[in-house]
Amino acid sequence: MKNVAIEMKNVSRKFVSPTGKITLALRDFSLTVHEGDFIAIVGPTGCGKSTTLGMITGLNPPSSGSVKVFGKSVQGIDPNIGFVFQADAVFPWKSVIDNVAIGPIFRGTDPKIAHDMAADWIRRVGLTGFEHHYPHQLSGGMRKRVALAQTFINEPKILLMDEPFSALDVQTRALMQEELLGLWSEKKASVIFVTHDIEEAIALADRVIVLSKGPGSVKSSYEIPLARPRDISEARYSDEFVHLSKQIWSDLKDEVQI
Ligand SMILES: Nc1ncnc2c1ncn2[C@@H]1O[C@H](COP(=O)(O)OP(=O)(O)OP(=O)(O)O)[C@@H](O)[C@H]1O
Repeated sequence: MKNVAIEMKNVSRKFVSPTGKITLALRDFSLTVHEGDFIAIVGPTGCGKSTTLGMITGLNPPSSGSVKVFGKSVQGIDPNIGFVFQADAVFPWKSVIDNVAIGPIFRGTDPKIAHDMAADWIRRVGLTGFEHHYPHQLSGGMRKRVALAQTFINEPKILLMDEPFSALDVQTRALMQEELLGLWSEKKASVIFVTHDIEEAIALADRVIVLSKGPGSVKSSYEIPLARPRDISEARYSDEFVHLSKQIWSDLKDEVQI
């Protein structure tokens, strides 16, 4: 049995606005993620998906319930956790290689070694030749590759991804999904991937969690039995994939109806 990486038990999260308005973002939310699991979370807008990730990072403590990472209550930022968000988190004034090397340098690695490590990760994400370009000289997909290299170089044990590919065009997005699975399969971090796209969730994950509309709680959970390593472009057209998409959409559509 694999070890538990993330455990959220009966978590609720309330926000109070400056005018005193109370929003209950999550209610009685429980989730267990084992080492090496790839979990996708889908749910209607405002149901608490980003709030969930924020609680795992320690940026956003729960109002009640418990959040544990590798068996310990979350207290502050954990260096085992990497993030990739929708917006590019690259530094515009730094070159690609300096952006990718920043994590190891920050942790005290000799800059020469950090740059060698960065060059290797730049090769792995297919950006060799662009080491000395700046982010504004790259396409959206290339910037996302820089963000992946910048995250994977730190070898996070947990990877939290909040709609990381949603700003990309359909083709680049499909390529990035394949690349993410390739990178993930080497080290098998535990991943929580938030998306609005049901097909993206099924294509990537071992398990897809559907959240109810806010205050969010787990509405349903689907094991994804597609084989690994996964050829997403093939798997998308299988009967199994289409059947799962229909089931998950039928759950989700009740939550998004206005
Ligand atoms: N800092 C905050 N202060 C007040 N309310 C907040 C705060 N952060 C989130 N909320 C509220 O909590 C609820 C959940 O927000 P959250 O961003 O987690 O949803 P989400 O599912 O990620 O949404 P989306 O899919 O639109 O990104 C929303 O009603 C939001 O307005």
